[in-house]
Amino acid sequence: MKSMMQRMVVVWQKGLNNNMTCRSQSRALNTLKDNYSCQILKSPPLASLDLPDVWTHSSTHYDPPSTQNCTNEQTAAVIDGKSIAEEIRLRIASEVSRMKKSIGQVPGLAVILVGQRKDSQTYVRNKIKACEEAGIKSVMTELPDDCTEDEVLCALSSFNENPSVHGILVQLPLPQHFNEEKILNVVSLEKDVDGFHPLNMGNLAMRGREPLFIPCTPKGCIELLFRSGIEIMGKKAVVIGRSNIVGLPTSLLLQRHHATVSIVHAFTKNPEQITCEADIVVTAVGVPNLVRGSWLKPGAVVIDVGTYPVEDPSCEHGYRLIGDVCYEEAIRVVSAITPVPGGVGPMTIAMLLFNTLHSAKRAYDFT
Ligand SMILES: Nc1nc2c(c(=O)[nH]1)N[C@@H](CN(C=O)c1ccc(C(=O)N[C@@H](CCC(=O)O)C(=O)O)cc1)CN2
Repeated sequence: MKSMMQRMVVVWQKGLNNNMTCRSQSRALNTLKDNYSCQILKSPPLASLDLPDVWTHSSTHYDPPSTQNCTNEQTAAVIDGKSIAEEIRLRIASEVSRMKKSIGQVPGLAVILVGQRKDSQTYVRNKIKACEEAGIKSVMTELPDDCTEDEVLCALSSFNENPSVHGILVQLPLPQHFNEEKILNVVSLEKDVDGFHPLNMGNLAMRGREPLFIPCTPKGCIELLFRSGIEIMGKKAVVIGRSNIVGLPTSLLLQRHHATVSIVHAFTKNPEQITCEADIVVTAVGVPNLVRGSWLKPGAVVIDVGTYPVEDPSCEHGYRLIGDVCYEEAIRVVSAITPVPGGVGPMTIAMLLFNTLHSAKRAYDFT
């Protein structure tokens, strides 16, 4: 696993020395977000975003490249995902309490954890604690590394049939011998709070379709942009990484929000040149400090999903997390950035609670 990561770093670094041309083309277009200010989330439902592709003169208007220079000062606002997530979780808790008072039911989340990965154990523990704090009931099935696929499928079927379970998730990654596709296909579409079922993902990809759930981390990224007052429509966005969990659905979601999206991955030639044209950069590869200050357009917005543990005896647990972005360089170039930790991570859990509440509301027809 580690040597694979090292190989990836080498592949990624190949592009570092290429020359680049920074260009910007941005359009300030109004979004629908103000209409949704009384909802838990500020981002609107996808169906309300569907617009016909009508090309007009202004669509083809060219803005000259930005002349803004880099300074040695911090220019970036830090997007505080931890406090935004806390605010969302409080609103979810109050909705759960309203639901309980009104119909005597609360949302239920079921988690399946296979194996002994320390990071997965931490994430699952945090998810269950967050459920507790919001008044959401949670159940967990823990299975050993060497369990069979049938055991996982059996746990899934029982949660699929349990009416008090409204959300089901299988913590990823699964141990190598599992067929992840086969397992995720079995999660009931109506309880797929991770949004990883191929039908939910397919509906996210298709115009005019509404997935029942949007994957938590991508949804968290969009919510951070909305709550920070950052326009998506008409912007150039670059998503670095194309994983099924983050990169791919984030690129689809940004597209649904009318950004012009490029995807940069390990085989992309000149990733720096492509990235430095972006108004919005979302990076999710887990390669520490991949994105240098020189990759970023002055004034861009950076959402750093990467988390990579590095040894640090001065930290409480002996390690600290660093992101995909070279933070010290980026804060001197960009207009806003998420920190690691405390940026996107806490939003992933807040969105999971949101999806679980949403699922329970749908199941009980509770508005
Ligand atoms: N079934 C799923 N598996 C995985 C998902 C997912 O959404 N569904 N995403 C990631 C892991 N993940 C949730 O499962 C997750 C990652 C990070 C955080 C988080 O809060 N990070 C904190 C730091 C926490 C720490 O100190 O370790 C932060 O960035 O501030 C929450 C959830 C892969 N698997």
